Amino acid sequence: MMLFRGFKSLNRCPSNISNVLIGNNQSFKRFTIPTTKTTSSLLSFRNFTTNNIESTSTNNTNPSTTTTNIPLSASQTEKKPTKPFEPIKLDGKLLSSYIKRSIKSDTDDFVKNSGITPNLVVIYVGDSKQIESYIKAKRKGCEDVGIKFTLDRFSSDITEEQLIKKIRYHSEDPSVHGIIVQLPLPENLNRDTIIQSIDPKKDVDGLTSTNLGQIMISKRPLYIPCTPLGILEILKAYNIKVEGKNVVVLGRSNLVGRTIATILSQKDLTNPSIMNGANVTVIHKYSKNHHESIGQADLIISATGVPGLIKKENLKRGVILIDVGISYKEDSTKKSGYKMVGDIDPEAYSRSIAYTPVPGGVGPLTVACLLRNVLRSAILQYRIQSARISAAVDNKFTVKNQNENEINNNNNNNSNNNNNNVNSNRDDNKNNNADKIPHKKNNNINKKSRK
Ligand SMILES: Nc1nc2c(c(=O)[nH]1)N[C@@H](CN(C=O)c1ccc(C(=O)N[C@@H](CCC(=O)O)C(=O)O)cc1)CN2
Repeated sequence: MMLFRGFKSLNRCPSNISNVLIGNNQSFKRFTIPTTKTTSSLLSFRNFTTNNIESTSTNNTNPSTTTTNIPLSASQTEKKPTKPFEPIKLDGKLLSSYIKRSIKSDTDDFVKNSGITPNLVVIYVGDSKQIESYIKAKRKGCEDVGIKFTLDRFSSDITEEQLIKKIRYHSEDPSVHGIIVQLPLPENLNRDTIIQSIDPKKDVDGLTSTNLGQIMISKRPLYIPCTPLGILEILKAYNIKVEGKNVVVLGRSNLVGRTIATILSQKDLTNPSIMNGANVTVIHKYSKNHHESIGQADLIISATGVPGLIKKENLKRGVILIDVGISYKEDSTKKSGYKMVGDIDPEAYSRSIAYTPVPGGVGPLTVACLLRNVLRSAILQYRIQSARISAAVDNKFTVKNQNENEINNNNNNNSNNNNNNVNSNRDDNKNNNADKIPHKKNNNINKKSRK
């Protein structure tokens, strides 16, 4: 079962694309995130202090950076024009295109070697333009990387039982590798009951209790939910370390808030190069004194869907802003008549050292991470299938050896009764294998792995 050991997407998650982005020089030639001189130093979050911003800011009022006891020459005293500090845009769109490139290459290899095309089934209930735009983004992502996309759509009058039956059907279908229930669901349907009916092995949104439960106990689940995974990708790509930092998470959904808060406060679940161990505060609608926590935050992750919730005035200078909120505002200048906005007022960016925009921030990474999870699932299921075949073949050999021994014994004993039974077992095994071996390549794999 060595075949897919080398897959980046499966073995290192979040992807090693981000290693490439910040990694060795050769790799930079292939994937270059537009880093300015400021970027490389600023992104060392560990060393960053408020002074970094103030010393480069035109509004510098910090006396420690302007006074000196040493007499200066005229040229030295001449005020150098200082550029206003520009926060860094954490470019999720660009990063997702790198990640998708890597997924495409891995998917191509997988299809070539296995003859299987990964297949994602999206369960969609209802009729909402906004939700359809998410689905469109996922369909496009699948097309870009060579993953099959299947939409199973239902009207809002479907019952929970009917939906669960459908999901169970897809869970049992070997040609389906990933199943997601597009959220939000209509209010009459219980989201958790429905999601629980997905086979955890195909739960590429990582929302079943099996997968989320692993995160709770600091274990790596089969699938990490896509938006938290996307956030980890950003942190990793831009070398943002959170150990010991004050992280404020707004929102406590399984989809984003609770999950990212759990991950960042724990010891690393995904890759030793991301340092977790943050001091995480989760804020929700019943929280009190949240202004205080927000004002002390080094990193804010906002996932509330309340447009413009985070304002400039509340923020510490040098904060990093990750915006997961999606809302729509009317905008007559847009062809669609509306524009997408996040939880963070764009005016707040000027207080930050780095921020994710909306659109073009976390959203595209949610899709890229979903694609990676689907490929991961296809590879996992292929491995399970191959292991079963391998075990069946091994079993057949064992039976054959037993059989031969028994024939010898029986010949010695002049008895044929047991021999007939064993022969019938052998025939059963042969038929099983004929059903399960999907193509010639698998036979080769199995022979190799037996050696
Ligand atoms: N079952 C799930 N439902 C939902 C999830 C999820 O991860 N699983 N997340 C969100 C919505 N979502 C995916 O479903 C999603 C959000 C945003 C984007 C995206 O690409 N946004 C782009 C803009 C796209 C556009 O212009 O319309 C961006 O932010 O730049 C994709 C998917 C809730 N539901």
